[in-house]
Amino acid sequence: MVRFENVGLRYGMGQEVLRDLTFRIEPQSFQFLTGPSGAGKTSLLKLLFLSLRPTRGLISIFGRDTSTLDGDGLSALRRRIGIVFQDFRLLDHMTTYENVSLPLRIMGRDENTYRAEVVELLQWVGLGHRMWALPPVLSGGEKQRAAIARAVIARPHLLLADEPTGNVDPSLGKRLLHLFQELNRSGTSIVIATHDIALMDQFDARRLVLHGGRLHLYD
Ligand SMILES: Nc1ncnc2c1ncn2[C@@H]1O[C@H](COP(=O)(O)OP(=O)(O)OP(=O)(O)O)[C@@H](O)[C@H]1O
Repeated sequence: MVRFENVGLRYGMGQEVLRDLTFRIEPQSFQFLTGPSGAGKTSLLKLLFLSLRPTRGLISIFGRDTSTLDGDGLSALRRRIGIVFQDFRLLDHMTTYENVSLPLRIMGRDENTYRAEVVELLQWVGLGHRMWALPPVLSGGEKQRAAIARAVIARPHLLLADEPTGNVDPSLGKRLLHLFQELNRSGTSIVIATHDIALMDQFDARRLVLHGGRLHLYD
């Protein structure tokens, strides 16, 4: 589903921050991506989301060599990927409900077909009472839950999450992990970048560990 072959990434003229990455992400798999601060976790997620191009090597996603794709091709692949950014990236002029509905609207679905689904998910992540609030008045943890709900609402083929439990208490972190596991059981491949050892210890999943620009795999 995702294949990296000898991928390298450098920013500008600097040293390579990612070196010789060769690995696969299988359909319906679950993996944690971890490593010290600055090891390149966010950079790797950006390569997976196709918002950064590698400096060298091959990246194939959903069977397509990404180096050959034009803008429309990249957008089409991206629509099959859900992402939770570390800084959330909610749209400030839209309510929580509208932010979470956005992927379904972009897919052209009629609101009557998804309203109940969005409300149910918002209630499940504990945002039922914040549905009509705008992001600027949400707390960090509320924004994070809204960003997670938006990333999972369209049941993407691949879900990428950058520190998705960084702003929530441990019991909510556990619930969110269950949400990711449920999504995984229904067919989504999951990559969660995290420093949170307690979170990783709750679930025996594959670990991708970045260190010194290189990736070590623990299956
Ligand atoms: N836009 C950029 N321009 C130049 N260097 C960058 C850029 N983004 C990241 N870097 C550098 O690339 C390296 C990897 O950064 P990255 O944010 O991917 O690490 P990380 O593992 O996600 O860190 P953290 O856990 O602290 O979020 C760091 O040395 C960082 O300074």
